[in-house]
Amino acid sequence: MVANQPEKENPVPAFGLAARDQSGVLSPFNFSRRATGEKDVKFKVIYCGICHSDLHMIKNEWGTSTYPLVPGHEIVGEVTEVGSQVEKFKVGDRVGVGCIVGSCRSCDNCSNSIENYCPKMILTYAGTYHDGTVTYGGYSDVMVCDEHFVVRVPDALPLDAAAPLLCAGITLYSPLRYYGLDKPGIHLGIVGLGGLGHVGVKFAKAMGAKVTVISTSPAKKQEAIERHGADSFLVSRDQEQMKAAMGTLDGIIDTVSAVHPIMPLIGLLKTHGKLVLVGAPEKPLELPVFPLLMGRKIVGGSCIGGMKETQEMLDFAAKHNITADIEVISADYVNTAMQRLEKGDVKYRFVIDVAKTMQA
Ligand SMILES: NC(=O)c1ccc[n+]([C@@H]2O[C@H](COP(=O)([O-])OP(=O)(O)OC[C@H]3O[C@@H](n4cnc5c(N)ncnc54)[C@H](O)[C@@H]3O)[C@@H](O)[C@H]2O)c1
Ligand SMILES: [Zn+2]
Repeated sequence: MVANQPEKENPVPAFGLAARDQSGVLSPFNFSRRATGEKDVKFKVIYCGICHSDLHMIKNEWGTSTYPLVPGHEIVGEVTEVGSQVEKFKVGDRVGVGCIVGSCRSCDNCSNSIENYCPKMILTYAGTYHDGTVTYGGYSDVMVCDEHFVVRVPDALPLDAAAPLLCAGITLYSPLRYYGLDKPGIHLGIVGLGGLGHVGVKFAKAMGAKVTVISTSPAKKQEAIERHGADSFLVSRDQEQMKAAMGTLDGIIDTVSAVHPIMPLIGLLKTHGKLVLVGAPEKPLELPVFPLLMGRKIVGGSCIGGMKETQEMLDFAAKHNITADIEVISADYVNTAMQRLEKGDVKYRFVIDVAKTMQA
């Protein structure tokens, strides 16, 4: 087998930050990207958000990482070149790429615009592209991507605060729609007020839901209500509060990144209530069956969204003025940012200023 030579396997020089092993420490990395193909869009990366999945992945917490690993799937930038067959984009356009850069384009899921559930879906990083090369993410200066997996960032959205919508935004928007939790009058719970959770509150409010944030940190109450627009707040460790709220929610979206009990959450649901898991803890959760039977309740999951829905989400965000609350950082701060993210010390998403600070 030919040794993997990231710097030489493709013609376009690229520079980014890579983890080399499961210590997860990110360091400068020279690699390369393919030449712009007929259907490809090449763009200069301007900002990239830091998702908790990046943290799981640099440390190989899900057991699927390959190294060197360039994370980043909340990527926004400006188009610098398009292939001869590209129809949707031109040089200068503001674009984004999220968690996927490829799929088979012919299975039932792809035909139904849910490429995110295609068995051959190709992740933006630590995946294997059609040509056999490793995919590298957006903690890097340049991206080349098939136009089908590129979305347009509406002019009304600032690029930096829109970047997290490419993953966090669609991950909350899609289950709200699919599980019918997008209707006025719905009472929705959102568990975990982190990167995903805080944009979830904004989308759900814009759809007309009544939103209760459920969190372990009482300190987040004021911000949840005053800054993000939640209607109420429950401290999940407070037995009295949780008991008083039993049977009040139509649905819950659980964004928690670590193992936690779901029994108390199921108790908060009304009859026929739905608990949707989007957080991805590294170990399985315990599933109590009786509380589900008693009330015909549902536990489901959801993973990002398809390309059509991702564009729809961005257009919805532009219309309703929804962006993430961000802390913009320079590339050399990224290891500190990861440590802070691990402790939940971020309001509410780190975004790397790639254009200004990622230099070879
Ligand atoms: N399903 C998907 O498509 C999808 C997409 C993106 C991210 N994710 C996953 O969702 C999770 C959240 O991502 P994020 O970027 O919002 O992370 P984040 O770190 O910004 O937020 C996670 C939230 O969970 C809380 N939390 C952590 N441990 C907890 C515990 N033991 N009990 C209660 N609360 C706890 C934190 O305080 C924080 O508010 C991660 O596991 C990530 O990998 C899934
Ligand atoms: Zn993500």
